Order: sequence, then C-alpha cells, then structure tokens
Amino acid sequence: MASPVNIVVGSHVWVEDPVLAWIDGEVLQINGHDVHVRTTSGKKVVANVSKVFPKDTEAPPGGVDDMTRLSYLHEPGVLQNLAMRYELNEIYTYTGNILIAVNPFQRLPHLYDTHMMGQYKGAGFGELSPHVFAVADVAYRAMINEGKSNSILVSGESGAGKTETTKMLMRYLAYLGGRSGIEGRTVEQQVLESNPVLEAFGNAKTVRNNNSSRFGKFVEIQFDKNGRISGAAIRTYLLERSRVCQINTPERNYHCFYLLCAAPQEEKDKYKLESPESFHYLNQSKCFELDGVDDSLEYLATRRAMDIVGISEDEQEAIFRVVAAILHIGNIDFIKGQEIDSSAIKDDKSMFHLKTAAELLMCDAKGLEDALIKRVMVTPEEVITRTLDPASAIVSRDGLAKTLYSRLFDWLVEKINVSIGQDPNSKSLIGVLDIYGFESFKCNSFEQFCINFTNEKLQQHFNQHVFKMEQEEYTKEEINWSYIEFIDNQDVLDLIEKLQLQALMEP
Ligand SMILES: Nc1ncnc2c1ncn2[C@@H]1O[C@H](COP(=O)(O)OP(=O)(O)OP(=O)(O)O)[C@@H](O)[C@H]1O
Repeated sequence: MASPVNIVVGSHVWVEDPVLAWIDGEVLQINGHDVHVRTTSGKKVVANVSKVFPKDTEAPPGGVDDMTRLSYLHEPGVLQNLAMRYELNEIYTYTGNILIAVNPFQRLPHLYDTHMMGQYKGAGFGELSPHVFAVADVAYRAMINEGKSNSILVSGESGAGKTETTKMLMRYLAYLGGRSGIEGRTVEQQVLESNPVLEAFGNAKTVRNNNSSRFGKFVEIQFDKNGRISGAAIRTYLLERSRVCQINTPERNYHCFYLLCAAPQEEKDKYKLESPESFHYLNQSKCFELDGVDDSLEYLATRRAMDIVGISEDEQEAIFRVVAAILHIGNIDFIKGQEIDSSAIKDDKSMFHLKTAAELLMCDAKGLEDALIKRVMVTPEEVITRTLDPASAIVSRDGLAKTLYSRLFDWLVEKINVSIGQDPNSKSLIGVLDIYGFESFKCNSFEQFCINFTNEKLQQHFNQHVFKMEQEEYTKEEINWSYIEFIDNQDVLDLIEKLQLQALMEP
C-alpha cells in the first residue's frame, strides 16, 4: 500500500494498535518519518508515516454497503466499515461485485427465509442490501440470459463461514431452479441432504471450528434449457489424510469415528468397538466430545441422511465396517522380529486388533500382517520382499489407514453422485467452489503445500480479474488512475508448475 501523502498536523488518521488492530486519532506533530498522534483513547503514539492512514471523518455512521464508495480503500477503512455494519447486524457488504460476509456466529433465520428469497428473485444487483442470494441470483440470471455457465468462488480462512455460505447459495439456487410437486426426492433436495453425510466423513473439530471441512468441494448444479435443475455433481479435493492417524488436543479426528463409537450397543458389538479413549487414532488428543453435540444422535442422523441420498443398508454396513477396521488397524503395535530389521505383532492385544481388522475388511489376517511388516518391491528382473523394522511397520500401518480412509471418502462421494444423477444433456451449470484457505502451522507438510498452492492459484485468478484486467481497461480507455500495487506471485506459481511438469515427464 502506498504511503499517504495527505497527512498533516491536525489530520484524522488511523494508526496500528497491538490490541485493536487499528485505532483512530489526530496528528499532533510530524518529524521526518515520525508521526505523533493522540488517539481517541487519549494515548500518545509515534508511528512511521508509511503506517499512518487518513481517516474519512465524513463516512456515514452506519458504514457504506459497497466499499468502492469509501473515500479511502485501505485496510483500516475497510475493517472499520465492516465493523460498523456488523454492529448493526449487517453481515454482508459489497466491494463492487464481490460479496464480503462476516461470520455472525449466531443463527439469523430471518436473513434466509423464503420471504427473503422472494425479495431477491430477479432484483437487480445492488438494488437491495448486499446478500449472498443476490450473488446467486446474478449467476442464475446471467446463465439464463446469456446461456453461459457460471462459477461462484467462496474463499476465506478456516471458520470464516464458507460452508454455511455455500449451503445458502445452494438453497437459493434450488429455490430458483427447483421443481415442486415432483414424485420422490428432487435433485436439489438430494444435494442439500448429502451435506450431513459429507460432513460426517469429511469434517472434524479443529482449533478454529468445531465442524471444519477438511476437504475442498466443487458442487455443480446442472440446468436444462428452461433453467430447471436437471442434475448435479459433487467433486471433492485434497481430503486431509494425515488427520486419520495424527491429531493433537484440542482437535478431533473425523466425526464418523466418534459417531460409530457412540452407536447403539449391538452395532458396537458387531464392530468390536469400545469408547474412543481406547483407540490410538482417537486418544492422541484428549478431546473426545463436542459441546452441544450428542454423537449417538448424530450417528442416527447420519444413517438417516445416508438412506435419503440412496446409500443402501448393505452399503452403509460396509462403510462402517471400514471405519471400524481403521480404528482397529491403529491399535496394532509392533516389536522387533527375530531377523535384523524385521518386526512382529507386539502382543495378544495387537493380534486381536489385527484379526478384527481383517474380519471387518474380509481379508486374510496373515495377508494383512504381511502387508504391514513387509515391503514388496517389483523390479523388471524380480520381485523383492523386504522385512520392515517396527518404526517402518508403523509408517506402513498408518499409510494403509490413510489410504483406506481416503478411498472410502472418494467412494462415498461417487456413490452420492450416482444417486443424485447427472444430466448428460445439461445446457449449462452453476458451480460453487468451497475450498479451505491458506494454512501455516508450526510444522507444515506436503498437504499444506498443496492447499497453499491451490489458494495461490485462486488468488491469482482474483488478481487477474480484479486488478490486472480492470487496470488494463483503464489504460485502454486512457482514464487517469493511480496504479494499485498488489503482490503478484505468478513467478512462483510458474516455477512450481514447471517443476511438476518436469517431474511428470521424467521416466
Ligand atoms: N451465515 C451464517 N449464519 C449463522 N452462523 C454462521 C454463518 N456462517 C458461519 N456461521 C457459524 O460459523 C461456523 C463456522 O462456519 P463454516 O463451517 O461455514 O466455516 P468454514 O469457513 O467453512 O470453515 P472451514 O474452512 O474450517 O471448514 C458454523 O458452524 C456456524 O456456526
């Protein structure tokens, strides 16, 4: 952001504050780069001129509903505007044709009822207060009028409200393009009802969000030539595999593990399950329960949701067998074997879990044991079998658990897609992308690399549309404007993409 030029003694300004992020005040004195400010809380602070921003003293007290109308479009100005609106329960604000949503952390049913949907139907963009329905309405109208497919991108950090926003978008599209009075369940009902199933298997409690989606999702709603919903498809990306084997307090593993451990006793007996505390994949974190959530009721609700999306009783049984098998696999421990760099199943307890996992997966227990403690390498000349030491056997055990879980998740998504049904003759579609935002932990892995790379690509798409194309337009029309600086990471993306391509091409 360029340093402000219009700061003089007496100016009303924003300066950084360690607690409030930004605080306003009045300039008392300027010495070179140092600006002395008396804040409205009465403190005197000295800030570098590059960190002092002018405050619009004539801004309306309730803020503006489109931030392109702000006199100063800088960070404190934007945050102040959003905060003022939030105080008045206005959680949505536009910046041109981009909608910014601030998480209200409370249910606001009046914002999303059918009366509200009726209001936004066909209303011009910007005619009514900013709303997520208005964005969906524009996408739908453009699709109908121009016959073009559209996508809505929902992005933000964890807990920002992306999944809730996606659900509202889907509801509104279902309202616009749904069919009433049709026999059986409609496509749109099935898409909405697939959410609880996806959430049971793809969501988990994290530090930030008790129901955090640990995968990205692109939902395609297909329409026929009359603008009626004719099919749908859900595509998922980047499921967080590491969570299956590794969690820390206060996070949890995927919800489905806890739901199954809270199932009716006869089900638990069938899968030989005890409490979550008894399973290694769950007891690495001391958090087992969620405030206000009864896992036994959630289990029944998930079963019902599975019925609704068309997953048969037998398939449900098979799904939960795999979930239980993963828990048992996690409890298999190893000791050193007789040969050098080899291992064996640790004790009777581990043997019980190995046998149970094999029974649930309907495979041979000895075969499963071999798969965990040996590695097979196939070369053009021969097949080499090598034994693994206990540490490597644990890596192989966890690898199997992660792969089983991610394949189960993919299978579930595929099953939901078959059951919802796609329309091969669909004329156009509206896609909603709900993908998790940038992540940076103390220890980052390849998963964070993939997530951040994806987000960087999306950011580039945003930059392309918001800054680059817009500014090219200004230049073309010879409009007098000052260039907006933005961080352009295109070079880094090119580098990574070229490396990927090279890796793919290498023999
Ligand atoms: N519009 C809203 N109305 C009411 N509550 C909301 C709204 N948006 C978000 N919330 C609340 O915030 C919580 C977190 O929102 P959500 O799960 O949508 O975040 P997210 O951005 O998808 O997070 P993650 O990336 O971790 O999946 C929700 O469970 C809900 O309680």
